[in-house]
Amino acid sequence: MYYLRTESSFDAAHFLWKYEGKCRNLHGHRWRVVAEIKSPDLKQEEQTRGMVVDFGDLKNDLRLLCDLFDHSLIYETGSLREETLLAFRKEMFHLEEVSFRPTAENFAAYFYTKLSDLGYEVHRVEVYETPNNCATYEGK
Ligand SMILES: Nc1nc2c(c(=O)[nH]1)N=C([C@H](O)[C@H](O)COP(=O)(O)OP(=O)(O)OP(=O)(O)O)CN2
Ligand SMILES: [Zn+2]
Repeated sequence: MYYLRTESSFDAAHFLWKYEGKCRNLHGHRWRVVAEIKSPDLKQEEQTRGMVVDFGDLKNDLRLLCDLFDHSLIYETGSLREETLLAFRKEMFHLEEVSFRPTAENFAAYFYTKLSDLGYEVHRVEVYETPNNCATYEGK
């Protein structure tokens, strides 16, 4: 089995809704997303011969997925009042609503699914919320 690994990152604000502790407050992270894909074979076509996929393609796809969240405020559906959202929108802030609690675990599963949807055979995705705290998702 061959494995390829690449990474990307984004800076964003979030908070954990209904969390008791400092993380209930709006705060920021530089989220680091490390993706690993796998394949038993290598490509035979001229351009990509000897590769699982071109690192350039994998890197660009992961970057585009991360760019969606870059310099945004990530919030879970239902976690902010309409008037708060309205005020943020009036300020033209970049808001990104997610249907899950924005934890490192959920983001690891999110990027795993997004890369799988693009056709990659994903082995695992790691998401670092801080240099020391990392969650991994490897699929079911
Ligand atoms: N299992 C998880 N636990 C926590 C998550 C998470 O995604 N998965 N997230 C948070 C918060 O987002 C928080 O920002 C992380 O805080 P903390 O662990 O305290 O990290 P810091 O390095 O910022 O804390 P220091 O006080 O500087 O050590 C909470 N838990
Ligand atoms: Zn946090």
